[in-house]
Amino acid sequence: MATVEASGSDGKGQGVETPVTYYRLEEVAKRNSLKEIWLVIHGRVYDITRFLNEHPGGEEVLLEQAGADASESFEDVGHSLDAREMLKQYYIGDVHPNDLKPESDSKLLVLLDFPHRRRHALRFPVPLLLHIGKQILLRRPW
Ligand code: HEM
Repeated sequence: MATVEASGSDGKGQGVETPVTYYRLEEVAKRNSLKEIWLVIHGRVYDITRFLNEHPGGEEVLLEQAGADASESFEDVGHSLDAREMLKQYYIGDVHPNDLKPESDSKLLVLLDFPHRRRHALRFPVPLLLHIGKQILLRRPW
């Protein structure tokens, strides 16, 4: 049974409070049959029971992800913006903060961190190459 444990804001700074329902992953995992099917995409919980027959990609792929985190497979397919808009119709709440896995965001963090990593990757070899070059020049026999 889901419980309303916290509230969020509408993000417009107008202080309109929207209740958020949090679900534990073990609760989501139970909804894995044709009778009731939930899945998680990017920390949000969707009840897609009534969408099963309408999914353009077929119901089989959804059943494979039933009760689980489908973020990766959802992204792998490269769903359109329309498909992302459709998600809203099936949204029922968020994954409970205690069940959020940091690694689910790790791909994004790596992407965001890319320029930083690239700077470091370049910084190391340049002085090293200069040093090696200097050593070679100093030891040249001519
Ligand atoms: C509630 C979640 C989902 C929604 C609202 C949704 C919606 C859609 C829509 C609208 C399309 C048509 C193509 C597009 O507009 O991108 C589509 C295609 C497809 N979807 Fe989903 N989808 C969902 C979840 C998933 C998941 C979890 C998978 C897992 C693999 C999946 C696999 C596919 C596949 C294989 C296609 C066919 C792609 C193609 O023919 O090119 N979908 N989906």
